[in-house]
Amino acid sequence: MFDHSIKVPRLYKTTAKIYRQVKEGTGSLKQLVYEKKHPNIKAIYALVVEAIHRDSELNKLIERSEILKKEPRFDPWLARILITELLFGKLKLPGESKPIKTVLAYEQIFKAHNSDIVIPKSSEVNQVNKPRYVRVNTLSCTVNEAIENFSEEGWVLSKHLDNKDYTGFLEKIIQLNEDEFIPDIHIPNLLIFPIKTQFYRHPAYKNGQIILQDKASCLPVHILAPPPGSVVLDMCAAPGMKTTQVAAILNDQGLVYAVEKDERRFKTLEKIVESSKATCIKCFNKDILTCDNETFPNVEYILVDPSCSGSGLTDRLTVEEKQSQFRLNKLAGFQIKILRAALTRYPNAKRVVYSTCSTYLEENEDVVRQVLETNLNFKLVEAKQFVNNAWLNFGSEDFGEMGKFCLYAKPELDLTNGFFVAVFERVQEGEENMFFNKKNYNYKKYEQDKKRRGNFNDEEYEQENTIDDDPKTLEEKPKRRKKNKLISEQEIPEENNEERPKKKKKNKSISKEITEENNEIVEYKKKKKKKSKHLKEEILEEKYEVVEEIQNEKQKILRIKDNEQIQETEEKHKPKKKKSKSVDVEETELKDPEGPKKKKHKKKDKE
Ligand SMILES: C[S@@+](CC[C@H](N)C(=O)[O-])C[C@H]1O[C@@H](n2cnc3c(N)ncnc32)[C@H](O)[C@@H]1O
Repeated sequence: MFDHSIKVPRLYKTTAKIYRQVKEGTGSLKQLVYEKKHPNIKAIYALVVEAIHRDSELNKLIERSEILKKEPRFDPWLARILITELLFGKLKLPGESKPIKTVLAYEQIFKAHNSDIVIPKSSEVNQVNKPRYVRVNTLSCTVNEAIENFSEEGWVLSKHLDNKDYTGFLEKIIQLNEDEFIPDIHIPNLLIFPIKTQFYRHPAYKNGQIILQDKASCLPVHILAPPPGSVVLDMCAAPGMKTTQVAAILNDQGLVYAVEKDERRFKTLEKIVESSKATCIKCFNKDILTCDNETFPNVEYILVDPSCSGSGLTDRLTVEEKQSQFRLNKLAGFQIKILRAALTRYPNAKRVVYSTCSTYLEENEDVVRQVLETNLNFKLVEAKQFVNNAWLNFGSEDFGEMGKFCLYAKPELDLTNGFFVAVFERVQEGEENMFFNKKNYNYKKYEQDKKRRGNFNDEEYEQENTIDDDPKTLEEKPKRRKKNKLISEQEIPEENNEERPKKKKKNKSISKEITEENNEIVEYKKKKKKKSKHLKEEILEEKYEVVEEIQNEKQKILRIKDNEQIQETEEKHKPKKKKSKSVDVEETELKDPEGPKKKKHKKKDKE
């Protein structure tokens, strides 16, 4: 029996109402959530966004479970919100109200039905339905030219005129039609396309006119904002996404020192710089910690985008295991050292931007705190002023005022990778670093939390911080270094992630290819037993899945060919009969496994 006096929590009632109005087009999410000043704005916003994202999964769940047929008086909007919370949100529902008990009663049914529908909660697997971000390489073509070209291909330009209305803008992105694209309101050369749009075969991508770069990864350079003619130092440059963005902002006027320590990644950097057509970039295969003003004179703007845990990356192929405190301390030690070098070794530096694709305070606010504590020459400035003062996520309140100055991009709200950005500027006469010598913030809570978390051990912390503060020691321990390979060091430019390996061996017979690929797969599967979780192996896994798929296709083609031969033989006995139409079709498929070509102006690569 239900106790009807128990009400469903207000949060869900309000969210369901807003969700209905948004879906029925009677109000914008921003107006509804923000202007009516609901308490718990963030939770409502996140839940509505998640429900909108999960539209098709929710439809299937509701249809298969028949919950609304069996419970005809159940408000369908509330049902959808509660199911979203239970399956993709908090994974639980509070209280004893009738709607909540009803949804809970169906939990097992949903789970039974959803194994082929439901993917885990987005924030848990770091996979968010991100739109496709396309940065126009303005050294190759103007934004207007790019927009014209896309329009000619059938894409419809959408616009959002109010640059301060960030939430309204996010809502527009979520609701982009499949043929629509929209310019970003923060990054001037960034265009946004619907989720899963792919461009890796697009001529503009191939000829370097567009670069596939996540919006969050564009923020640091946008905020660094060096004017044309400046001297810029990119301390950790490979693969070069931000280096080439700097060159574009400079309009190729000035000088960019792009420094990369890793030899292999340095080669990638050189390639990407070359394809960008920038001439103002000079690449150096060096350890930035061995460099200073003599190595790179007159540097005015510095980008510090060091190796990090990469916990904010949404394109990770697996759920990353929780980082150990030990490893985070080690990374933080290195990050502090590199940021300190930026703030102390270049006397002409005016602005320094520190960024990571990590969501851990240890690599973000706490690095900023430790560096600021001891620096009299630089101050932290508010990052939000560089994004039209229209932003949603900032640093942790555990760091007091300091946290508010920093900026986060959060996958579930900003629809980007997770990113952190802090901006430093040289103090002018009469100014001071307000956070010098532990002033103006209290991070005791953070320290307490840190100690409470898992495997924290003070001794280990001390030891690791002193040894690994110097990254040279990492090199002296090759085995451990390999084990702890930093994910973001393996960052592959996004465009490469898209490319699926496909082999072209025109002159070999198909069956020979199959045998070779079979051997590769058998070899690989042997290795796979070792269950390594490293990214490279995961990429290999994808590759071999694709190879297996191709192989299946080829076997199909062989079967078809066999059939053709049989048919041909049969046809010999039926003179004058026309060649079978299906053979023509299959021959086309053989030439072009993607099937017939689309119209010239509708060349949209979609997954
Ligand atoms: C997060 S990635 C940089 C991504 C790059 N900024 C981009 O947008 O494409 C960090 C890079 O710093 C490099 N690195 C690490 N330590 C370094 C050092 N001491 N000197 C120079 N580069 C270093 C790593 O090899 C890695 O390529």
